Amino acid sequence: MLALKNVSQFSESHFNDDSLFALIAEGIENKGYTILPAAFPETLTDKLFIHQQQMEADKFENAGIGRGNEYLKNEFVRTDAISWITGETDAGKDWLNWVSGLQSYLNRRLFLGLFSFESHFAHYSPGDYYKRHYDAFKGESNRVLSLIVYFNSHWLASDGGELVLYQNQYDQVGTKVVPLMGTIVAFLSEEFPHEVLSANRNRYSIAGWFRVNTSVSVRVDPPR
Ligand SMILES: O=C(O)CCC(=O)C(=O)O
Ligand SMILES: [Fe+2]
Repeated sequence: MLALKNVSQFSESHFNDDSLFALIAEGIENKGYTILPAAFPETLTDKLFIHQQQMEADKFENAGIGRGNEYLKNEFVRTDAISWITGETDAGKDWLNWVSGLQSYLNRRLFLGLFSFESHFAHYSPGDYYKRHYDAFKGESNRVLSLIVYFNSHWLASDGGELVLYQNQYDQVGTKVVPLMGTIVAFLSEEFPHEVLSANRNRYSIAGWFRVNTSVSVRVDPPR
């Protein structure tokens, strides 16, 4: 991480939360997505990394597509293991606090009407993948913004495991994101198909989604 910070203009020392939130907002406003290497606050990165490493294997459940009644294990689409973040742990609380700051900022700046947030730790073992998909479908979901942070130090190009973010349904090339420690990715959930390529080492991350409140969809949700 130190080596990376030396070559990055986004090291934590250069901005506080608000300037980081501003960068995220700017990308979303201009392009619909933002990719910021080594941007996530360092103390929080360390805390979440340590927490994820310490979680016992039995806290993980096999990842499924959808939740509740729709909860299905589908190895054809994804093979990672996930653990939902409930805010019961210190690290989880700190993460949700940071997210809540981002949520207020985005609602103030972009009037996105973000209402709630759900997220999970994800662990892709060597060979795991998540095939090309959308996080939300137009008119079918209230997920509006996807947010991902990575916790992998010293990731090499030869390790694979990139997130590939496609511009639209026709894009077959995409933009590859290396899942390096502290990298933040956010994108409009309905706009960008994406996939996770298989890696040859363990790959750790948090993925989360902001939702709008569909029960009051006739008015703009108040910022929280
Ligand atoms: O881990 C990533 O890079 C993306 C994960 C993802 O697309 C998802 O969980 O929906
Ligand atoms: Fe996704």
